[in-house]
Amino acid sequence: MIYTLTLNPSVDYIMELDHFTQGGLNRSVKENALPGGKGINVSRVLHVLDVKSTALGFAGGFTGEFIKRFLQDEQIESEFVEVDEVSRINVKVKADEETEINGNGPSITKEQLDILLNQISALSEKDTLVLAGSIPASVPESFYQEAASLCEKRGTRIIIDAEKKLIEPVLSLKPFLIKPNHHELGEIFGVEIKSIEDAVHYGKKLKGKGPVNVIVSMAEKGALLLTGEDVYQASAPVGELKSSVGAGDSTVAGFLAGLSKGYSIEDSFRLGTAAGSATAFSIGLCDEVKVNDLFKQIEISKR
Ligand SMILES: Nc1ncnc2c1ncn2[C@@H]1O[C@H](COP(=O)(O)OP(=O)(O)OP(=O)(O)O)[C@@H](O)[C@H]1O
Ligand SMILES: O=P(O)(O)OC[C@@]1(O)O[C@H](CO)[C@@H](O)[C@@H]1O
Repeated sequence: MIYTLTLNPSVDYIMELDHFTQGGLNRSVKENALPGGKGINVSRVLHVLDVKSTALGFAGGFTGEFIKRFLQDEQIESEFVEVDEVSRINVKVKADEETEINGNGPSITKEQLDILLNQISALSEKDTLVLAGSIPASVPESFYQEAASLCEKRGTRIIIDAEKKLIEPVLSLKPFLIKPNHHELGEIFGVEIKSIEDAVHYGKKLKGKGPVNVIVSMAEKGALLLTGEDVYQASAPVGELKSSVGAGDSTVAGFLAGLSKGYSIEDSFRLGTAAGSATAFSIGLCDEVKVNDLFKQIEISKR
C-alpha cells in the first residue's frame, strides 16, 4: 500500500482575478476550495490514475473536517490524527502572476506526534511512504529523518519531496525517489541551475548522495530522471498554464502510479511528466483524460 504523509494539510482557496493590485481592494471573479498539502495532492492524483493510497497527517477544526470529507467523497482512504487547532487555509491568487500565501498551521502536541509515529512504525516492506511538504513549526525539524529511519528499519520504501534542510538528513538512508525542482536542486548545492547540462550535472551529484531515483522537474522545460547509470529527459507538452499548484506532486504521483501498474521506468517517468503538465493546464489537479492525452505527446530521450 502507498501511504502519503502531509504534516500540514490545507484547504487551498484558489482565487482567480483579472488583475492583482498590491495594497488595494481586489475582487476575485471565481473561487475554488480544494484539499491541499503535497501528500494529499499525491493521494488525489494516484486516485485519478486508479491507484489506491492512504493519506496520513494531522487535521483539525472545520477545515480539517472539509479535507477529510472531500477525500472520503472521492473514496480516498485517510487516517488523520485529530489536532485541537484548525488546519490552515492557503490562499492561491491566480492573476497576471501566481501568488501564494500559505498558512502557518495548527500546533501539534507530543502525544499527537507519537500517534503518527506509531502509524509509521506499523508499515512494512510491502509499503511505500511519501513524505511531502513543509513541517509545522511545532514539529521538530528532525521529524522526516526520524520517520525515514523507522521506514528504513522495516524495509518501507521512502519518497521525499521537501525543502533542502528536510531532505538532506534523509539522503544517506537511500530513499527510493526524491523530486526537487531545478531551483531546489540549485539551493542544495548553493548554485543557480541555468541549463539542462547544469541540471544533469547536479542531479548526478545529488544521486551520488544516496537516493535510488532522482527526478528534477523543470516546469515548462519538462523533467530529468536519473536512475541507475541512466539519465532520461522528458519534454513538457505545450499548453496554457492555468495553475502550477500541485504540478510537482502530480509528477511524483504519476511516476509512482506507473511503477505500481507495472510500467517500465521510462513509461512511469512519461506518466509522471504527463500528470505534472496536465495539472499545470488545470485549475486544481489533473484528470485522467488530460493525463492520457498528454502521455502520448511526451518525448523521452536518453542522454
Ligand atoms: N508551464 C508548464 N507547461 C507544461 N508543463 C508544465 C508547466 N509547469 C509545470 N509543468 C509540468 O509539471 C512538472 C512539475 O512542475 P514544476 O517543475 O513546476 O514542479 P514544482 O516546482 O515542484 O511544482 P509545484 O511546487 O508548483 O507543485 C514539470 O516537470 C512539467 O511536466
Ligand atoms: O507549505 P508547503 O507544505 O510547503 O506547501 C503546501 C502547498 O503549497 O503545496 C501544495 C502544492 O504543491 C498545495 O496544495 C499546498 O497549499
